[in-house]
Amino acid sequence: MNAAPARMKVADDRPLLSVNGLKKHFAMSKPLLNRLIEGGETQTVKAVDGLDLEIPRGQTLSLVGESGCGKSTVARLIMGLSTPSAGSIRFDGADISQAPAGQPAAVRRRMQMIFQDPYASLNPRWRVRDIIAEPLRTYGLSASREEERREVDRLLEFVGLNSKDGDKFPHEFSGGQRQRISIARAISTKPEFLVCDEPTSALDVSVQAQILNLMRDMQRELGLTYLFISHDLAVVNFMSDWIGVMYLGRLVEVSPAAQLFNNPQHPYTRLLLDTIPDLGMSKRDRVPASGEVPNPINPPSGCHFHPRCALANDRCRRETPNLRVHGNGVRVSCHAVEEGRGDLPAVASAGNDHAAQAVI
Ligand SMILES: Nc1ncnc2c1ncn2[C@@H]1O[C@H](COP(=O)(O)OP(=O)(O)OP(=O)(O)O)[C@@H](O)[C@H]1O
Repeated sequence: MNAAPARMKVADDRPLLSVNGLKKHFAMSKPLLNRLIEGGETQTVKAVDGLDLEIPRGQTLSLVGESGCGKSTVARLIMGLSTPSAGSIRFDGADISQAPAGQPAAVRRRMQMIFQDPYASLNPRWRVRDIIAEPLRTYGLSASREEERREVDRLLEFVGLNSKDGDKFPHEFSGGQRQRISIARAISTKPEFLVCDEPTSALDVSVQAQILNLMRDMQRELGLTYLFISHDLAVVNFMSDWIGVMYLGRLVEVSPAAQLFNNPQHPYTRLLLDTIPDLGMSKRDRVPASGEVPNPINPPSGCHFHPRCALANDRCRRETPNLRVHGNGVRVSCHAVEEGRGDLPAVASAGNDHAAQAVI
């Protein structure tokens, strides 16, 4: 696979989606032992803790980061499946952060989601034709049953299936075919924006490539804008124009994709890139940070990444860094980078190799 191709030109240069100061805090009951030691009944998980990002029309922004950093929570907030604790989400200029969750509003028709597990997201008792037609019915998009039938046939063929497949049930298909059905359903309302949460991670590698190619072709043909979520940096490299790196509910780096792979800035981004398979041991030895993701209930002070960071000093332990413009469209939240002490020559020189390794 090659890196993401040039996108088609769009007339409107305002971002389709913009998120400002987005937070989602979950209150959870404390285990008995913690109640006895610390007092209090509840503790807070700051799943998303002040997120700012924009996605230009017709482009893809991917969120990456280790498990539990808040990627899926961001996706759910944007889709209105969960209400933010604070902050705003604007879609095509309109604030949608307080729209009632799960209700079909005009703007919701324009935003759809593709999930990781195509089997769980398809009703096993429904024929594929009804699964794909349901959003058309919800939004009253077909004038008659005949028109609906023609549209479902068209969608099935568009995603690489046969119109006869509409009469079958989900269990009669392979994983890749089921994901094609999910995609047909997602695009049935003619959305402009798709949130894709790990859409290929449950699929075999060969099938993954087919689905990613379909998604990229769809983007070009339909002018779609994507928020893409994946653990797999090779997949992210293939799909993205922009990449946002999350750590414990915050963005630590947002960058054009090629820039991120060739010249990663934040120490955590460099650590993530080092996880790309097949890097030689000599480069692994140069990793500037290590260790596990801390407990999100009690995150480290200052920069959340400081306990794992070779560049951390007192300021990093004390003061939360802000996402600052670093040049070339790159924004980084790191005191060391800001103070010009972020250079680790051995790691920086490994950047080009990372980009090469990430192409699958
Ligand atoms: N409904 C909830 N109640 C309490 N905590 C939650 C809830 N949903 C998510 N969390 C917590 O919020 C944090 C972020 O979770 P989230 O699923 O968004 O992370 P993620 O980056 O998508 O992880 P993964 O890659 O494993 O899906 C985690 O600590 C998770 O346990």
